[in-house]
Amino acid sequence: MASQNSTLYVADVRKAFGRRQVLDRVDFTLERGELAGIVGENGAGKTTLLRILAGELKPDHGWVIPRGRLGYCPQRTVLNDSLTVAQHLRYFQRAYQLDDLHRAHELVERLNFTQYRASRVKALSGGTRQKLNLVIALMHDPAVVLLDEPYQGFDWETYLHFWDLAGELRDTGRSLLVISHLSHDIDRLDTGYRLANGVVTPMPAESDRIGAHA
Ligand SMILES: Nc1ncnc2c1ncn2[C@@H]1O[C@H](COP(=O)(O)OP(=O)(O)OP(=O)(O)O)[C@@H](O)[C@H]1O
Repeated sequence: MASQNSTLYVADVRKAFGRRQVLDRVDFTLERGELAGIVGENGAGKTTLLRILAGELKPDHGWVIPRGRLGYCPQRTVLNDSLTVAQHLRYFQRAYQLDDLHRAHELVERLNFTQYRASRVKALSGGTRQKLNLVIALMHDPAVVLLDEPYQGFDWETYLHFWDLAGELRDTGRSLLVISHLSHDIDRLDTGYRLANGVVTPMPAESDRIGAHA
């Protein structure tokens, strides 16, 4: 059952696509100030699970109970090619009903793409699009952050900035769930889970951590 401190309670979540039972019985909780991650092979169901947690996809069965605002960074960027970075920020300012864009601009600086504020999305590189996708997930300071391979296309330095940022959010009491298929991300997490055969299980000891493809 959800503890006083839990910000996301997930119980007995199941999802099938046709005859393929992608999620069989998924249970876990995310605590306040926890940086958790889920790894799994391609096709294991990680994105399906995150879409359900974000409320984008309905499970066949089960409960997902978030406490506080959600931030969701989907694997595929949901951006409008003909709008600029600044226009996206203003659009989401209204959607999130934010008084100002202070936090958004701070994140843009942090991820080092201030110079693209006036650029249209269609002119951005994949990595810069992904940076914008991440800013949109974080600019309203959500209590629970769901991130689906959020650093795809990032160069190494930006990848490290991402993990610094994730650690800071955790240290200020936010809860984060990061989907990854990189086994070397596991050591950056407070809690690592593996999704396999439709079930989420805590990661075994370091010596047994094999199978997730780097
Ligand atoms: N909308 C859908 N309709 C039918 N099948 C789907 C749908 N979405 C996902 N699937 C199937 O569910 C399974 C899990 O897909 P999912 O994208 O969740 O895996 P994943 O672990 O995120 O994979 P990857 O690491 O490649 O991103 C796959 O077999 C996929 O083909």
